[in-house]
Amino acid sequence: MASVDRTTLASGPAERIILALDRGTADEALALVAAIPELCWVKVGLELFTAAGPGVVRDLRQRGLRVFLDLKFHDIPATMAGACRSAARLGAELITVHACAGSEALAAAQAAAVEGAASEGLGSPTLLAVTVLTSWDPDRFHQELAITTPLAAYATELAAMAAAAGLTGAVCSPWEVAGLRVAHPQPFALVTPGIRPAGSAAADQKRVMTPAAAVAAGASQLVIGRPISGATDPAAAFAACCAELQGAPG
Ligand SMILES: O=c1ccn([C@@H]2O[C@H](COP(=O)(O)O)[C@@H](O)[C@H]2O)c(=O)[nH]1
Repeated sequence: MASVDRTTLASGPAERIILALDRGTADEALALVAAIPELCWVKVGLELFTAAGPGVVRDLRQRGLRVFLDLKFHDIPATMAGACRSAARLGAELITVHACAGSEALAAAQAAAVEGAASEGLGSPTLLAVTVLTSWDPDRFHQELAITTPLAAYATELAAMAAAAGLTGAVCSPWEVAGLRVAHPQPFALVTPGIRPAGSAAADQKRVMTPAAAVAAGASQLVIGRPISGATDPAAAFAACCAELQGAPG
């Protein structure tokens, strides 16, 4: 196990970057985090959690990392509540739920997460309401989902509903973050995936921005995966993202 005190190493820009560990095995994920000692936050998503199970969250926490559990729960209220209670008991500090599940489910999830964390003597996690996935191209979003509300307005409505249900954060693309920040000042968390340093491939992401531009627009934290994890030198790629954020406001 890496004997690195990440709480003293990680400060400023490093705390704003959440590395997406989209890996097939726990060993691969742990090797990646070991290569980046300044790393503070990691995101465990569907791929890694399905392959490795909850033990990987405990392993990452044992290494001093803060965990964003991004399983994007979307179900009936009782199931959402149970899932969020379990996620909070694991020690995840950020947990995603789909805003589309509705206010009753979001409120139940929020209450259960607080209760689950308290039962383990942990601080309450922040539930993040996923608004509109960053992989949606606006035209396809309207055509395929038959939603006529402009995408940004739709995201605004979902975030407002989540906030009214008691959530204190949302996931949105960097394109919507400035508008959402007006409606939801700090400390409301606005976490943005769809981050692409200049010159990196967008791949399946459609609504993207550079790290500096996303923070300038109002993002509190950035999720970055492939531009770092797929780099020849992930530590250097992480350091370059941190350098880009040096001196950023907020
Ligand atoms: O709207 C969303 C919500 C979540 N994600 C997740 O973020 C990372 C992004 O990875 P990249 O490699 O930087 O594209 C990934 O784990 C997604 O599941 C998102 O992209 N968009």
